[in-house]
Amino acid sequence: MSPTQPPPKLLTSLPAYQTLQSIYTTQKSTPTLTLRSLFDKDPQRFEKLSRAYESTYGPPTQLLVDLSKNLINDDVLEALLQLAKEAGVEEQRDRMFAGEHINTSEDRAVLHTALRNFGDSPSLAPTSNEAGVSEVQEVLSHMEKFTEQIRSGEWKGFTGKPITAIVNIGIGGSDLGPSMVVNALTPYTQRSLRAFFVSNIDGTHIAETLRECDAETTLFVIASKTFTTQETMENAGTAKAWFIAAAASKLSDAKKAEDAVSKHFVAVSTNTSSVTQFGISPSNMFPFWDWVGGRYSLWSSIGLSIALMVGYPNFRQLLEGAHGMDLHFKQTKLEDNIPILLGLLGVWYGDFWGAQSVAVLPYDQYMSRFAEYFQQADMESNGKSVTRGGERVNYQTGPILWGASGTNGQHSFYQLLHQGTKLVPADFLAPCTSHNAPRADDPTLHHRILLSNFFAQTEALAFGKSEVEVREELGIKEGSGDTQKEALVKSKVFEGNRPSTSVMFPLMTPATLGALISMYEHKIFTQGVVWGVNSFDQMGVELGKVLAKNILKQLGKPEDVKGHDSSTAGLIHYYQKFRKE
Ligand SMILES: O=P(O)(O)OC[C@H]1O[C@@](O)(CO)[C@@H](O)[C@@H]1O
Repeated sequence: MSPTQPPPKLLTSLPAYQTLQSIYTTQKSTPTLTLRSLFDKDPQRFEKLSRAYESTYGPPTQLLVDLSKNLINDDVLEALLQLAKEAGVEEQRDRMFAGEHINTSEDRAVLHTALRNFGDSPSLAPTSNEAGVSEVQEVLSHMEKFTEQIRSGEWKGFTGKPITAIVNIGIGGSDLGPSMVVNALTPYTQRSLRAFFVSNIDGTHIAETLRECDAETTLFVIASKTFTTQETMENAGTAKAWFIAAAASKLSDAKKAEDAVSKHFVAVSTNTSSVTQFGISPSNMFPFWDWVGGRYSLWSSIGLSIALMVGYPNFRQLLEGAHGMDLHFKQTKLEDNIPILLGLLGVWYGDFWGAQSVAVLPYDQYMSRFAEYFQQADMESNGKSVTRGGERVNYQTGPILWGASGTNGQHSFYQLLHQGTKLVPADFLAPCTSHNAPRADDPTLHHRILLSNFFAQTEALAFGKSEVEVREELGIKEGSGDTQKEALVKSKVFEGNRPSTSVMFPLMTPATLGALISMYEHKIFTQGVVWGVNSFDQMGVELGKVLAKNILKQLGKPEDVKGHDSSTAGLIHYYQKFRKE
Protein backbone atom coordinates (compact mmCIF):
# COMPACT_ATOMS: atom_id res chain seq x y z
CA MET A 1 0.00 0.00 0.00
CA SER A 2 1.46 3.37 -0.93
CA PRO A 3 1.95 6.06 1.66
CA THR A 4 -1.34 7.91 1.95
CA GLN A 5 -1.33 10.91 -0.29
CA PRO A 6 -2.74 14.25 0.82
CA PRO A 7 -6.11 14.94 -0.82
CA PRO A 8 -5.74 17.45 -3.66
CA LYS A 9 -6.66 21.09 -3.21
CA LEU A 10 -9.51 22.41 -5.33
CA LEU A 11 -8.14 24.31 -8.32
CA THR A 12 -10.10 27.41 -7.32
CA SER A 13 -8.37 27.47 -3.94
CA LEU A 14 -4.91 27.89 -5.45
CA PRO A 15 -3.40 31.40 -5.40
CA ALA A 16 -2.28 31.05 -9.02
CA TYR A 17 -5.90 30.43 -9.97
CA GLN A 18 -6.82 33.84 -8.59
CA THR A 19 -3.93 35.40 -10.51
CA LEU A 20 -5.09 33.81 -13.74
CA GLN A 21 -8.68 34.84 -13.08
CA SER A 22 -7.56 38.42 -12.66
CA ILE A 23 -5.40 38.35 -15.80
CA TYR A 24 -8.28 36.89 -17.79
CA THR A 25 -10.75 39.47 -16.52
CA THR A 26 -8.50 42.46 -17.10
CA GLN A 27 -6.66 41.43 -20.23
CA LYS A 28 -8.88 39.05 -22.26
CA SER A 29 -10.03 41.58 -24.82
CA THR A 30 -7.07 43.96 -24.68
CA PRO A 31 -4.14 43.95 -27.11
CA THR A 32 -2.02 42.20 -24.48
CA LEU A 33 -3.98 39.05 -25.26
CA THR A 34 -4.74 39.54 -28.93
CA LEU A 35 -2.61 37.47 -31.25
CA ARG A 36 -2.27 40.19 -33.90
CA SER A 37 -0.82 42.59 -31.36
CA LEU A 38 1.23 39.96 -29.55
CA PHE A 39 2.99 39.03 -32.79
CA ASP A 40 3.31 42.67 -33.90
CA LYS A 41 4.90 43.54 -30.59
CA ASP A 42 7.36 40.67 -30.48
CA PRO A 43 8.96 39.47 -33.73
CA GLN A 44 10.68 36.76 -31.70
CA ARG A 45 7.41 35.29 -30.45
CA PHE A 46 7.72 32.09 -32.45
CA GLU A 47 11.30 31.52 -31.28
CA LYS A 48 10.31 32.19 -27.66
CA LEU A 49 7.18 30.02 -27.62
CA SER A 50 8.04 27.04 -29.76
CA ARG A 51 9.70 24.03 -28.19
CA ALA A 52 11.95 21.59 -30.02
CA TYR A 53 11.89 18.02 -28.73
CA GLU A 54 14.88 15.78 -29.43
CA SER A 55 14.79 12.27 -28.01
CA THR A 56 17.63 11.21 -25.74
CA TYR A 57 16.76 7.55 -26.04
CA GLY A 58 15.83 5.20 -28.84
CA PRO A 59 15.58 6.04 -32.53
CA PRO A 60 16.40 9.74 -33.05
CA THR A 61 13.03 11.44 -32.84
CA GLN A 62 12.22 15.10 -33.05
CA LEU A 63 9.12 17.23 -32.76
CA LEU A 64 8.54 20.94 -33.16
CA VAL A 65 5.76 22.15 -30.86
CA ASP A 66 4.72 25.72 -31.67
CA LEU A 67 2.78 27.32 -28.81
CA SER A 68 3.07 30.88 -30.13
CA LYS A 69 -0.44 31.02 -31.62
CA ASN A 70 -1.91 30.51 -28.17
CA LEU A 71 -3.60 33.25 -26.13
CA ILE A 72 -0.71 33.65 -23.74
CA ASN A 73 1.74 36.35 -22.75
CA ASP A 74 4.49 36.39 -20.13
CA ASP A 75 2.02 37.06 -17.29
CA VAL A 76 -0.19 34.14 -18.28
CA LEU A 77 2.69 31.72 -18.78
CA GLU A 78 4.23 32.63 -15.44
CA ALA A 79 0.91 32.15 -13.66
CA LEU A 80 0.23 28.83 -15.39
CA LEU A 81 3.64 27.51 -14.39
CA GLN A 82 2.97 28.68 -10.85
CA LEU A 83 -0.34 26.82 -10.98
CA ALA A 84 1.50 23.60 -11.87
CA LYS A 85 3.77 24.12 -8.87
CA GLU A 86 0.89 24.82 -6.49
CA ALA A 87 -1.06 21.80 -7.77
CA GLY A 88 2.00 19.58 -7.27
CA VAL A 89 2.23 18.31 -10.83
CA GLU A 90 5.89 17.34 -10.57
CA GLU A 91 5.48 15.63 -7.22
CA GLN A 92 2.52 13.59 -8.44
CA ARG A 93 4.45 12.75 -11.61
CA ASP A 94 7.32 11.40 -9.52
CA ARG A 95 4.85 9.36 -7.46
CA MET A 96 3.51 7.80 -10.66
CA PHE A 97 6.95 6.83 -11.93
CA ALA A 98 7.86 5.53 -8.49
CA GLY A 99 4.96 3.08 -8.65
CA GLU A 100 2.90 4.63 -5.87
CA HIS A 101 -0.80 3.79 -5.95
CA ILE A 102 -1.95 7.09 -7.38
CA ASN A 103 -5.04 5.36 -8.73
CA THR A 104 -6.44 5.77 -5.26
CA SER A 105 -10.00 4.50 -5.81
CA GLU A 106 -8.72 1.14 -7.10
CA ASP A 107 -5.57 1.18 -4.94
CA ARG A 108 -3.36 0.56 -7.95
CA ALA A 109 -0.12 1.86 -9.33
CA VAL A 110 -0.15 3.56 -12.74
CA LEU A 111 2.85 2.16 -14.55
CA HIS A 112 2.15 2.07 -18.27
CA THR A 113 5.48 3.90 -18.49
CA ALA A 114 7.18 0.81 -17.06
CA LEU A 115 6.04 -1.15 -20.13
CA ARG A 116 8.40 0.92 -22.25
CA ASN A 117 11.11 1.69 -19.71
CA PHE A 118 14.14 0.28 -21.47
CA GLY A 119 16.69 2.89 -20.64
CA ASP A 120 15.87 4.59 -17.37
CA SER A 121 16.35 3.51 -13.76
CA PRO A 122 15.59 -0.18 -13.35
CA SER A 123 12.11 -0.91 -14.57
CA LEU A 124 9.64 -0.49 -11.78
CA ALA A 125 7.54 -3.31 -13.09
CA PRO A 126 7.51 -6.23 -10.64
CA THR A 127 10.12 -8.86 -11.42
CA SER A 128 8.69 -12.28 -11.88
CA ASN A 129 11.33 -14.95 -11.55
CA GLU A 130 14.57 -15.91 -9.87
CA ALA A 131 16.49 -14.67 -12.89
CA GLY A 132 15.05 -11.26 -12.04
CA VAL A 133 13.83 -10.92 -15.59
CA SER A 134 10.93 -8.54 -15.40
CA GLU A 135 7.51 -9.86 -16.27
CA VAL A 136 7.36 -7.09 -18.86
CA GLN A 137 10.43 -8.41 -20.64
CA GLU A 138 9.12 -11.96 -20.48
CA VAL A 139 5.91 -10.96 -22.22
CA LEU A 140 7.76 -8.86 -24.78
CA SER A 141 9.95 -11.87 -25.60
CA HIS A 142 6.86 -14.06 -26.01
CA MET A 143 5.31 -11.42 -28.28
CA GLU A 144 8.49 -11.20 -30.31
CA LYS A 145 8.69 -14.97 -30.82
CA PHE A 146 5.01 -15.30 -31.66
CA THR A 147 4.90 -12.41 -34.11
CA GLU A 148 7.93 -13.80 -35.89
CA GLN A 149 6.25 -17.21 -36.17
CA ILE A 150 3.10 -15.68 -37.63
CA ARG A 151 4.79 -13.24 -40.00
CA SER A 152 7.28 -15.79 -41.31
CA GLY A 153 4.59 -18.38 -41.99
CA GLU A 154 6.14 -20.80 -39.54
CA TRP A 155 2.93 -20.80 -37.48
CA LYS A 156 0.37 -22.73 -39.53
CA GLY A 157 -3.37 -22.97 -39.31
CA PHE A 158 -5.26 -26.24 -38.86
CA THR A 159 -4.94 -27.09 -42.57
CA GLY A 160 -1.25 -26.23 -42.72
CA LYS A 161 -1.65 -22.79 -44.27
CA PRO A 162 0.07 -19.63 -42.94
CA ILE A 163 -1.97 -16.91 -41.26
CA THR A 164 -3.04 -14.05 -43.55
CA ALA A 165 -5.64 -12.23 -41.40
CA ILE A 166 -5.53 -10.95 -37.84
CA VAL A 167 -8.88 -10.23 -36.14
CA ASN A 168 -8.48 -8.23 -32.95
CA ILE A 169 -11.64 -8.61 -30.84
CA GLY A 170 -11.73 -6.01 -28.10
CA ILE A 171 -13.32 -2.67 -27.23
CA GLY A 172 -12.24 0.63 -25.70
CA GLY A 173 -8.59 0.52 -24.74
CA SER A 174 -8.41 -3.05 -26.06
CA ASP A 175 -9.36 -1.84 -29.52
CA LEU A 176 -8.69 1.86 -30.03
CA GLY A 177 -4.96 1.74 -29.37
CA PRO A 178 -4.17 -1.22 -31.63
CA SER A 179 -6.45 0.03 -34.42
CA MET A 180 -5.20 3.62 -34.29
CA VAL A 181 -1.54 2.58 -34.29
CA VAL A 182 -1.90 -0.03 -37.03
CA ASN A 183 -3.69 2.63 -39.11
CA ALA A 184 -1.06 5.28 -38.42
CA LEU A 185 1.80 2.87 -39.19
CA THR A 186 0.29 1.38 -42.34
CA PRO A 187 3.52 2.03 -44.27
CA TYR A 188 5.25 -0.34 -41.86
CA THR A 189 2.72 -3.16 -42.07
CA GLN A 190 3.33 -6.47 -43.85
CA ARG A 191 0.93 -6.21 -46.74
CA SER A 192 0.43 -9.98 -46.88
CA LEU A 193 -1.31 -9.71 -43.50
CA ARG A 194 -4.70 -7.99 -43.17
CA ALA A 195 -5.90 -6.59 -39.87
CA PHE A 196 -9.51 -6.38 -38.74
CA PHE A 197 -10.78 -4.82 -35.53
CA VAL A 198 -14.09 -5.97 -34.10
CA SER A 199 -15.39 -4.04 -31.11
CA ASN A 200 -19.13 -3.33 -31.32
CA ILE A 201 -21.67 -5.85 -29.99
CA ASP A 202 -23.78 -4.87 -33.02
CA GLY A 203 -23.78 -8.20 -34.87
CA THR A 204 -22.94 -6.33 -38.04
CA HIS A 205 -19.41 -5.77 -36.84
CA ILE A 206 -18.46 -9.42 -36.40
CA ALA A 207 -20.65 -10.56 -39.30
CA GLU A 208 -19.08 -8.20 -41.84
CA THR A 209 -15.61 -9.15 -40.61
CA LEU A 210 -16.15 -12.90 -40.77
CA ARG A 211 -17.44 -12.48 -44.32
CA GLU A 212 -13.92 -11.28 -45.17
CA CYS A 213 -12.14 -14.13 -43.37
CA ASP A 214 -11.13 -17.69 -44.14
CA ALA A 215 -11.09 -19.89 -41.02
CA GLU A 216 -8.00 -21.73 -42.28
CA THR A 217 -5.84 -18.60 -42.37
CA THR A 218 -7.28 -16.34 -39.66
CA LEU A 219 -5.88 -15.63 -36.20
CA PHE A 220 -8.22 -14.20 -33.56
CA VAL A 221 -6.68 -12.04 -30.85
CA ILE A 222 -9.15 -11.80 -27.97
CA ALA A 223 -8.05 -8.64 -26.19
CA SER A 224 -9.61 -7.78 -22.85
CA LYS A 225 -7.98 -6.65 -19.65
CA THR A 226 -10.78 -8.12 -17.53
CA PHE A 227 -11.90 -10.82 -19.97
CA THR A 228 -15.44 -10.09 -18.77
CA THR A 229 -16.48 -7.22 -21.05
CA GLN A 230 -19.83 -8.24 -22.51
CA GLU A 231 -19.20 -7.08 -26.07
CA THR A 232 -15.83 -8.72 -26.32
CA MET A 233 -16.83 -12.02 -24.76
CA GLU A 234 -19.92 -12.32 -26.99
CA ASN A 235 -17.97 -11.42 -30.11
CA ALA A 236 -15.26 -13.90 -29.13
CA GLY A 237 -17.88 -16.59 -28.58
CA THR A 238 -19.40 -15.90 -31.99
CA ALA A 239 -16.00 -16.02 -33.65
CA LYS A 240 -15.17 -19.30 -31.92
CA ALA A 241 -18.48 -20.90 -32.94
CA TRP A 242 -17.96 -19.72 -36.51
CA PHE A 243 -14.44 -21.08 -36.53
CA ILE A 244 -15.35 -24.50 -35.09
CA ALA A 245 -18.19 -24.90 -37.60
CA ALA A 246 -15.84 -24.03 -40.44
CA ALA A 247 -13.13 -26.33 -39.10
CA ALA A 248 -15.57 -29.19 -38.57
CA SER A 249 -16.49 -29.02 -42.24
CA LYS A 250 -12.84 -29.62 -43.09
CA LEU A 251 -11.90 -32.09 -40.36
CA SER A 252 -13.12 -35.62 -39.80
CA ASP A 253 -14.47 -35.11 -36.28
CA ALA A 254 -15.66 -32.38 -33.91
CA LYS A 255 -12.86 -33.10 -31.41
CA LYS A 256 -10.25 -32.15 -33.97
CA ALA A 257 -12.21 -28.96 -34.73
CA GLU A 258 -12.10 -28.04 -31.05
CA ASP A 259 -8.35 -28.73 -31.01
CA ALA A 260 -7.89 -26.50 -34.03
CA VAL A 261 -8.89 -23.53 -31.88
CA SER A 262 -5.42 -23.53 -30.35
CA LYS A 263 -3.91 -22.62 -33.70
CA HIS A 264 -6.28 -19.74 -34.35
CA PHE A 265 -7.11 -18.10 -31.01
CA VAL A 266 -4.83 -16.26 -28.62
CA ALA A 267 -5.77 -14.07 -25.67
CA VAL A 268 -4.45 -10.87 -24.16
CA SER A 269 -5.61 -10.28 -20.60
CA THR A 270 -4.87 -9.98 -16.90
CA ASN A 271 -7.42 -12.71 -16.17
CA THR A 272 -5.83 -16.15 -16.71
CA SER A 273 -8.71 -18.16 -15.25
CA SER A 274 -11.32 -16.61 -17.54
CA VAL A 275 -9.02 -17.05 -20.52
CA THR A 276 -8.63 -20.74 -19.70
CA GLN A 277 -12.37 -21.04 -19.16
CA PHE A 278 -12.94 -19.62 -22.65
CA GLY A 279 -10.78 -22.41 -24.05
CA ILE A 280 -7.50 -20.67 -24.72
CA SER A 281 -4.48 -22.27 -23.09
CA PRO A 282 -2.05 -20.20 -20.99
CA SER A 283 0.62 -20.91 -23.62
CA ASN A 284 -1.51 -18.90 -26.05
CA MET A 285 -2.08 -16.11 -23.59
CA PHE A 286 -0.15 -12.84 -23.39
CA PRO A 287 -0.70 -11.43 -19.91
CA PHE A 288 -0.52 -7.92 -18.55
CA TRP A 289 -1.19 -6.37 -15.17
CA ASP A 290 -3.67 -4.38 -13.16
CA TRP A 291 -1.24 -1.44 -12.96
CA VAL A 292 -1.88 -0.88 -16.67
CA GLY A 293 -5.03 1.12 -17.34
CA GLY A 294 -7.09 -0.02 -20.34
CA ARG A 295 -6.73 3.31 -22.15
CA TYR A 296 -3.00 3.25 -21.47
CA SER A 297 -2.45 -0.36 -22.52
CA LEU A 298 -1.35 -0.39 -26.16
CA TRP A 299 2.26 -0.62 -24.88
CA SER A 300 1.41 -3.93 -23.20
CA SER A 301 0.41 -7.20 -24.83
CA ILE A 302 -2.75 -5.36 -25.88
CA GLY A 303 -0.37 -4.14 -28.59
CA LEU A 304 -0.02 -7.71 -29.92
CA SER A 305 -2.03 -6.88 -33.05
CA ILE A 306 0.29 -3.93 -33.62
CA ALA A 307 3.39 -6.13 -33.34
CA LEU A 308 1.80 -8.71 -35.64
CA MET A 309 1.09 -6.08 -38.27
CA VAL A 310 4.23 -3.91 -38.15
CA GLY A 311 6.67 -6.49 -36.82
CA TYR A 312 8.18 -6.66 -33.36
CA PRO A 313 11.16 -4.35 -34.15
CA ASN A 314 8.77 -1.55 -35.16
CA PHE A 315 6.57 -2.23 -32.14
CA ARG A 316 9.68 -1.93 -30.00
CA GLN A 317 10.52 1.40 -31.65
CA LEU A 318 7.01 2.62 -30.86
CA LEU A 319 7.72 1.87 -27.20
CA GLU A 320 11.19 3.42 -27.35
CA GLY A 321 9.73 6.59 -28.85
CA ALA A 322 7.29 6.79 -25.97
CA HIS A 323 10.08 6.13 -23.46
CA GLY A 324 12.05 9.03 -24.89
CA MET A 325 9.12 11.35 -24.25
CA ASP A 326 8.71 9.85 -20.76
CA LEU A 327 12.29 10.90 -20.00
CA HIS A 328 11.55 14.40 -21.28
CA PHE A 329 8.45 14.57 -19.06
CA LYS A 330 10.37 13.29 -16.06
CA GLN A 331 13.49 15.39 -16.43
CA THR A 332 12.59 18.70 -18.09
CA LYS A 333 12.00 21.86 -16.15
CA LEU A 334 8.45 23.15 -16.18
CA GLU A 335 8.88 25.99 -18.67
CA ASP A 336 10.29 23.61 -21.30
CA ASN A 337 8.24 20.56 -20.39
CA ILE A 338 6.05 20.02 -23.44
CA PRO A 339 3.34 17.77 -21.94
CA ILE A 340 3.02 20.07 -18.93
CA LEU A 341 2.80 23.18 -21.12
CA LEU A 342 0.12 21.54 -23.27
CA GLY A 343 -1.80 20.50 -20.16
CA LEU A 344 -1.65 24.00 -18.67
CA LEU A 345 -2.90 25.56 -21.91
CA GLY A 346 -5.92 23.27 -21.76
CA VAL A 347 -6.61 24.45 -18.20
CA TRP A 348 -6.29 28.09 -19.32
CA TYR A 349 -8.87 27.63 -22.09
CA GLY A 350 -11.22 25.33 -20.18
CA ASP A 351 -11.24 27.00 -16.78
CA PHE A 352 -10.91 30.64 -17.76
CA TRP A 353 -11.96 31.09 -21.40
CA GLY A 354 -14.88 28.70 -21.11
CA ALA A 355 -13.81 26.37 -23.90
CA GLN A 356 -15.92 23.22 -23.73
CA SER A 357 -14.00 21.18 -26.29
CA VAL A 358 -10.64 20.77 -27.96
CA ALA A 359 -9.99 19.69 -31.54
CA VAL A 360 -7.17 17.37 -32.61
CA LEU A 361 -6.50 17.82 -36.32
CA PRO A 362 -3.80 15.61 -37.82
CA TYR A 363 -2.86 16.54 -41.40
CA ASP A 364 -2.01 12.92 -42.17
CA GLN A 365 -4.50 10.43 -43.56
CA TYR A 366 -2.82 7.58 -41.73
CA MET A 367 -3.66 9.38 -38.44
CA SER A 368 -7.38 9.38 -39.22
CA ARG A 369 -8.16 7.51 -35.95
CA PHE A 370 -5.85 9.67 -33.80
CA ALA A 371 -8.60 11.89 -32.35
CA GLU A 372 -10.91 8.91 -31.76
CA TYR A 373 -8.18 7.21 -29.73
CA PHE A 374 -7.72 10.26 -27.56
CA GLN A 375 -11.43 10.56 -26.99
CA GLN A 376 -11.10 7.63 -24.63
CA ALA A 377 -7.64 8.54 -23.35
CA ASP A 378 -8.70 12.09 -22.47
CA MET A 379 -12.40 11.92 -21.75
CA GLU A 380 -12.36 8.65 -19.79
CA SER A 381 -9.40 9.96 -17.77
CA ASN A 382 -10.59 13.47 -16.92
CA GLY A 383 -14.33 13.46 -17.58
CA LYS A 384 -14.94 13.60 -13.83
CA SER A 385 -16.55 15.98 -11.34
CA VAL A 386 -15.29 14.64 -8.02
CA THR A 387 -11.70 14.98 -6.81
CA ARG A 388 -9.50 12.19 -5.49
CA GLY A 389 -10.47 13.51 -2.08
CA GLY A 390 -14.19 13.11 -2.81
CA GLU A 391 -14.97 16.82 -3.22
CA ARG A 392 -17.36 18.01 -5.96
CA VAL A 393 -15.40 20.35 -8.21
CA ASN A 394 -16.60 23.92 -8.77
CA TYR A 395 -14.77 24.32 -12.08
CA GLN A 396 -14.50 22.71 -15.52
CA THR A 397 -12.52 19.49 -15.84
CA GLY A 398 -11.98 17.29 -18.88
CA PRO A 399 -12.91 18.77 -22.27
CA ILE A 400 -14.87 17.17 -25.08
CA LEU A 401 -12.19 16.00 -27.46
CA TRP A 402 -12.93 15.60 -31.15
CA GLY A 403 -11.27 15.95 -34.51
CA ALA A 404 -10.59 14.57 -37.95
CA SER A 405 -7.80 14.46 -40.48
CA GLY A 406 -6.95 17.53 -42.49
CA THR A 407 -7.78 18.63 -45.07
CA ASN A 408 -11.13 16.77 -44.76
CA GLY A 409 -12.19 18.76 -41.68
CA GLN A 410 -11.89 21.98 -43.68
CA HIS A 411 -14.82 20.88 -45.77
CA SER A 412 -16.85 19.83 -42.79
CA PHE A 413 -16.55 21.81 -39.53
CA TYR A 414 -13.95 24.52 -40.04
CA GLN A 415 -16.73 27.05 -40.65
CA LEU A 416 -17.50 26.82 -36.96
CA LEU A 417 -13.85 26.98 -35.99
CA HIS A 418 -13.37 30.21 -37.94
CA GLN A 419 -16.67 32.06 -37.47
CA GLY A 420 -18.66 30.18 -34.83
CA THR A 421 -19.53 31.52 -31.40
CA LYS A 422 -17.53 28.84 -29.57
CA LEU A 423 -13.87 28.91 -28.68
CA VAL A 424 -12.30 25.64 -29.81
CA PRO A 425 -8.58 25.42 -29.10
CA ALA A 426 -7.08 23.17 -31.74
CA ASP A 427 -3.96 21.05 -32.06
CA PHE A 428 -2.73 20.80 -35.63
CA LEU A 429 -0.24 18.01 -36.37
CA ALA A 430 1.69 17.33 -39.56
CA PRO A 431 4.65 15.33 -40.89
CA CYS A 432 7.09 17.37 -43.00
CA THR A 433 7.36 14.49 -45.45
CA SER A 434 5.00 11.82 -46.69
CA HIS A 435 5.38 8.08 -47.11
CA ASN A 436 3.66 8.43 -50.49
CA ALA A 437 4.44 10.21 -53.74
CA PRO A 438 1.50 9.42 -56.02
CA ARG A 439 2.38 11.92 -58.78
CA ALA A 440 5.32 10.55 -60.76
CA ASP A 441 5.89 13.90 -62.44
CA ASP A 442 5.77 15.85 -59.20
CA PRO A 443 6.34 13.51 -56.24
CA THR A 444 5.76 16.07 -53.46
CA LEU A 445 2.83 17.94 -55.01
CA HIS A 446 0.15 16.36 -52.82
CA HIS A 447 2.15 16.93 -49.66
CA ARG A 448 2.89 20.55 -50.56
CA ILE A 449 -0.80 21.20 -51.00
CA LEU A 450 -1.61 19.40 -47.75
CA LEU A 451 0.93 21.42 -45.79
CA SER A 452 -0.02 24.72 -47.40
CA ASN A 453 -3.47 24.14 -45.92
CA PHE A 454 -1.96 23.11 -42.57
CA PHE A 455 -0.02 26.38 -42.38
CA ALA A 456 -2.88 28.53 -43.67
CA GLN A 457 -5.52 27.30 -41.25
CA THR A 458 -3.70 28.27 -38.06
CA GLU A 459 -2.75 31.61 -39.64
CA ALA A 460 -6.37 32.31 -40.52
CA LEU A 461 -7.62 31.23 -37.10
CA ALA A 462 -5.07 33.44 -35.35
CA PHE A 463 -5.21 36.62 -37.41
CA GLY A 464 -8.52 36.46 -39.27
CA LYS A 465 -9.62 39.13 -41.69
CA SER A 466 -10.75 42.54 -40.43
CA GLU A 467 -13.76 44.51 -41.60
CA VAL A 468 -11.43 47.06 -43.17
CA GLU A 469 -9.77 44.33 -45.20
CA VAL A 470 -13.15 42.91 -46.23
CA ARG A 471 -14.47 46.33 -47.32
CA GLU A 472 -11.36 46.94 -49.34
CA GLU A 473 -11.69 43.55 -50.99
CA LEU A 474 -15.39 44.02 -51.79
CA GLY A 475 -15.19 47.72 -52.57
CA ILE A 476 -17.97 48.45 -50.08
CA LYS A 477 -17.41 51.66 -48.18
CA GLU A 478 -18.46 51.97 -44.56
CA GLY A 479 -21.95 53.43 -44.20
CA SER A 480 -22.98 52.29 -47.67
CA GLY A 481 -26.55 52.27 -46.46
CA ASP A 482 -27.14 49.10 -48.42
CA THR A 483 -28.34 46.58 -45.80
CA GLN A 484 -27.57 43.59 -47.93
CA LYS A 485 -24.06 44.78 -48.71
CA GLU A 486 -23.44 45.62 -45.08
CA ALA A 487 -24.56 42.15 -44.06
CA LEU A 488 -22.29 40.64 -46.68
CA VAL A 489 -19.33 42.56 -45.26
CA LYS A 490 -20.10 41.36 -41.73
CA SER A 491 -20.45 37.76 -42.88
CA LYS A 492 -16.99 37.84 -44.39
CA VAL A 493 -15.19 39.17 -41.34
CA PHE A 494 -12.95 36.64 -39.53
CA GLU A 495 -12.49 37.80 -35.95
CA GLY A 496 -9.36 35.65 -35.56
CA ASN A 497 -7.72 35.35 -32.15
CA ARG A 498 -8.60 31.67 -32.17
CA PRO A 499 -5.80 29.71 -30.55
CA SER A 500 -3.96 26.72 -31.92
CA THR A 501 -0.87 24.67 -31.24
CA SER A 502 1.08 23.26 -34.19
CA VAL A 503 3.08 20.05 -33.88
CA MET A 504 5.41 19.04 -36.72
CA PHE A 505 7.80 16.16 -37.20
CA PRO A 506 10.02 14.98 -40.07
CA LEU A 507 8.04 11.77 -40.86
CA MET A 508 5.46 9.57 -39.15
CA THR A 509 7.59 6.70 -37.83
CA PRO A 510 6.92 4.19 -35.01
CA ALA A 511 9.14 6.14 -32.61
CA THR A 512 7.55 9.48 -33.55
CA LEU A 513 4.08 8.05 -32.99
CA GLY A 514 5.18 6.67 -29.63
CA ALA A 515 6.51 10.06 -28.60
CA LEU A 516 3.29 11.81 -29.68
CA ILE A 517 1.05 9.40 -27.78
CA SER A 518 3.23 9.66 -24.67
CA MET A 519 3.19 13.46 -24.98
CA TYR A 520 -0.60 13.49 -24.91
CA GLU A 521 -0.79 10.87 -22.13
CA HIS A 522 1.30 13.15 -19.93
CA LYS A 523 -0.70 16.21 -20.96
CA ILE A 524 -3.80 14.37 -19.71
CA PHE A 525 -1.93 13.42 -16.53
CA THR A 526 -0.95 17.06 -15.92
CA GLN A 527 -4.54 18.24 -16.28
CA GLY A 528 -5.84 15.51 -13.99
CA VAL A 529 -3.44 16.67 -11.29
CA VAL A 530 -4.42 20.32 -11.68
CA TRP A 531 -8.12 19.39 -11.54
CA GLY A 532 -7.47 17.05 -8.60
CA VAL A 533 -9.29 14.12 -10.22
CA ASN A 534 -8.25 10.48 -10.45
CA SER A 535 -7.38 10.12 -14.14
CA PHE A 536 -7.02 6.36 -13.88
CA ASP A 537 -10.36 4.90 -12.87
CA GLN A 538 -13.61 4.92 -14.85
CA MET A 539 -16.53 4.59 -12.49
CA GLY A 540 -18.72 6.42 -15.01
CA VAL A 541 -18.89 3.49 -17.38
CA GLU A 542 -20.41 1.10 -14.86
CA LEU A 543 -24.05 2.24 -14.38
CA GLY A 544 -25.01 1.85 -18.04
CA LYS A 545 -23.60 -1.65 -18.13
CA VAL A 546 -25.61 -2.73 -15.06
CA LEU A 547 -28.86 -1.25 -16.39
CA ALA A 548 -28.30 -2.85 -19.81
CA LYS A 549 -27.85 -6.30 -18.27
CA ASN A 550 -31.19 -5.88 -16.45
CA ILE A 551 -33.02 -4.62 -19.55
CA LEU A 552 -31.61 -7.43 -21.69
CA LYS A 553 -33.65 -9.84 -19.57
CA GLN A 554 -36.86 -7.87 -20.18
CA LEU A 555 -36.83 -7.54 -23.98
CA GLY A 556 -39.05 -10.59 -24.66
CA LYS A 557 -42.63 -9.57 -23.97
CA PRO A 558 -44.31 -6.28 -22.94
CA GLU A 559 -45.29 -7.81 -19.61
CA ASP A 560 -41.61 -8.47 -18.89
CA VAL A 561 -40.85 -4.73 -18.87
CA LYS A 562 -40.75 -3.62 -15.26
CA GLY A 563 -39.31 -0.86 -13.12
CA HIS A 564 -38.68 1.80 -15.75
CA ASP A 565 -39.79 5.35 -16.47
CA SER A 566 -42.43 5.77 -19.17
CA SER A 567 -39.85 6.75 -21.79
CA THR A 568 -37.60 3.74 -21.34
CA ALA A 569 -40.61 1.42 -21.09
CA GLY A 570 -42.21 3.04 -24.14
CA LEU A 571 -39.06 2.65 -26.21
CA ILE A 572 -38.72 -1.02 -25.24
CA HIS A 573 -42.37 -1.64 -26.11
CA TYR A 574 -41.87 -0.02 -29.53
CA TYR A 575 -38.91 -2.31 -30.16
CA GLN A 576 -41.00 -5.31 -29.10
CA LYS A 577 -43.54 -4.49 -31.83
CA PHE A 578 -40.91 -5.23 -34.48
CA ARG A 579 -38.40 -7.48 -32.76
CA LYS A 580 -37.48 -10.80 -34.29
CA GLU A 581 -37.00 -13.91 -32.15
O1 LIG B 1 -10.13 -4.51 -21.82
P1 LIG B 1 -11.47 -4.72 -21.17
O2 LIG B 1 -11.38 -5.20 -19.75
O3 LIG B 1 -12.34 -5.60 -22.03
O4 LIG B 1 -12.19 -3.27 -21.07
C1 LIG B 1 -12.50 -2.62 -22.28
C2 LIG B 1 -12.86 -1.20 -21.98
O5 LIG B 1 -14.01 -1.10 -21.15
C3 LIG B 1 -13.93 0.09 -20.36
O6 LIG B 1 -15.04 0.87 -20.64
C4 LIG B 1 -13.91 -0.26 -18.88
O7 LIG B 1 -15.04 -1.07 -18.62
C5 LIG B 1 -12.64 0.77 -20.77
O8 LIG B 1 -12.05 1.48 -19.72
C6 LIG B 1 -11.81 -0.38 -21.24
O9 LIG B 1 -10.74 0.02 -22.06
